[in-house]
Amino acid sequence: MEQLGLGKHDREDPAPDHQASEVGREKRPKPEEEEDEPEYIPVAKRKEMRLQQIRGRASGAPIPLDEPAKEGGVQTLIDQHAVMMKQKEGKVEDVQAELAKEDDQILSELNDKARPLMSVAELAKGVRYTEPLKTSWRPPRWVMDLPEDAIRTVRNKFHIIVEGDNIPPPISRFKDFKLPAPILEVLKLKGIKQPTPIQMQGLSVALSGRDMIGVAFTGSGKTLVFVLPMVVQALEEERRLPIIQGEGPFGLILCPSTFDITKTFCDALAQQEQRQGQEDDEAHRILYPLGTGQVRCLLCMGGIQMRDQDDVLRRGPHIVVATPGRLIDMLKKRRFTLNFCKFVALDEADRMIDIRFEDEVRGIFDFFRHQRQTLLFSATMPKKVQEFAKESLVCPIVVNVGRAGAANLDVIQEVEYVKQEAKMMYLLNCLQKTAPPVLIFCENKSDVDDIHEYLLLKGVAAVGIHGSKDQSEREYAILEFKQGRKDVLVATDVASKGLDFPDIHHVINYDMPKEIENYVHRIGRTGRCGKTGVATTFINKTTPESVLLDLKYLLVEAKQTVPPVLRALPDETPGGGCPICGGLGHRAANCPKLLSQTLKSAPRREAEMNGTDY
Ligand SMILES: Nc1ncnc2c1ncn2[C@@H]1O[C@H](COP(=O)(O)OP(=O)(O)OP(=O)(O)O)[C@@H](O)[C@H]1O
Repeated sequence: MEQLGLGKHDREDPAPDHQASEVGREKRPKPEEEEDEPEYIPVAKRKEMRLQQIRGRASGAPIPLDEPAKEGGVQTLIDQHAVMMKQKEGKVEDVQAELAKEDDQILSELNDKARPLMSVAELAKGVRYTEPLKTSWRPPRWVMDLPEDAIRTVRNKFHIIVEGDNIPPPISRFKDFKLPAPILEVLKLKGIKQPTPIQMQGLSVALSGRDMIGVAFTGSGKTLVFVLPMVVQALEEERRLPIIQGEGPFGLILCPSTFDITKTFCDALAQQEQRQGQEDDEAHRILYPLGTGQVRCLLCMGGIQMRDQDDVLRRGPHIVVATPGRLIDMLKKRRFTLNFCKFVALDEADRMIDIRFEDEVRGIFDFFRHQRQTLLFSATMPKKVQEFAKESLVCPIVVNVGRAGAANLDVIQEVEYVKQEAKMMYLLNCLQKTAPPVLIFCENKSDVDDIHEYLLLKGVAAVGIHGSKDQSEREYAILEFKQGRKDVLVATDVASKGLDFPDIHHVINYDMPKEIENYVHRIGRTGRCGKTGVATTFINKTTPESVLLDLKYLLVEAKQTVPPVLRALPDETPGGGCPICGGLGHRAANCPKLLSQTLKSAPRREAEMNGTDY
């Protein structure tokens, strides 16, 4: 394998501090002159206090906002004592049950606040759809005739877990999904021969018209599970009654990175149509007297010139692939409507529908006029968030391949303790691990700039993206990296969201993200569809202990090497994982995601109450 071309003089080797045993616990002695001043409460401590308040609310105990936090995982000393006694008596299950109850309380409080995926009108009128939408698709007869045992064997073999009523069987060959020939050709051209487990089960569920929650690890092929049924159903609709100006879309995908693949399938169908037209295929015209058989696809995202897509807008798009913000903007301007939209797919759905339930996503559902088939996908959708999502769907089927939030097993995860000041130089060593392309993630924009500059100085072909770069800089960087002219892309999470980079060999986390879900999504940029990738994560004493615990248990679950610094952390796995973010190292009451949401929404709630802008 080709290595990055770094000169010998560049290979400084600041040894990472493997010896460090304490993570983030260093205390500065208090200078004497400060003694009479009011005690400074560090941000971490303040956050902890805030969490305790949330916990207090969840357990029903009214705690004033300025009351200091109580230590430990229970509310009062009496409770604490009771738990300790039970532990002493060996009633660990009781303690676990109590903690699980606490998780449930917090979650139900959150779910009460969240609004389901329905329009205001539907909610106001109490509209509840009870029957799934009908499609003409059926599994082949021989598949339908398979005994339950045979179906169960297939699911077991591929670790597919399903929940719901009347679940269609999994299908293990693309040709048995009765897909149009041009679609099968595209799959073949892309080297996609056999469906992955999520595709085997998910495609038959989605093609049958059923609402679905699909959870499978990053890179497992979820995209085709919503793109193929959407294209096929749009084609069928078009052939029955063509979409004309002012109509459409038929389907909506909230995930802009899937535009290219969706368009590839649409173009393949259009080309076949053209061929058939040229051959003056009489039989074809008799079969489909009305439809053109063309499926048009529109991309709506920031920075995209709608002028370039005028033709599609004028003729009516069948499928819109969008980011929520830009979509709302287009809907408000009435460039198109969702009056005919029957199909909606949300990728990374948990981020859109849980406590983070962004106003924009909720707003989109207000534009629907009819029942639609809803497909929700994610690599990280904890069980309890799935429960909430299910309430918004019609007789949904949940398809799980592996634990929600689990890391992709094709990624070799390496975690290294590197002192803050040594990180930049140590990057060069890390870049030697694999051939390019390499993706470096940072939490801060300034780090992106610093690393970018440093790598350029060291002769590494690197580009950088973050939220403060303008559109043309961003586009240039992405294109250079995608086309292989640059070896390294340095990015923040936000800037890289929704971008699809095939064949990344190595993901480097310059810092550990605050939420373990982000970590799972970041490292999931490599190791895609069966190929092995490497992920290196830098940690040090600035990394919060709670996320280190999540990381530790994630590594254990994925059978990866756990470095000594993580092994030294307390060994008390809290059971099935946090119901809010899926992290294995903490419970709901200590969830960093819950904390960041609470802190984020506090000013908004205050602004709403005061009637001021947020
Ligand atoms: N059945 C298949 N066989 C081989 N390759 C496939 C198959 N299905 C998809 N792929 C390829 O695998 C890669 C990952 O697929 P995809 O983007 O759908 O994963 P994903 O589960 O959506 O990941 P993420 O959660 O990160 O978005 C893509 O490059 C895709 O072309």
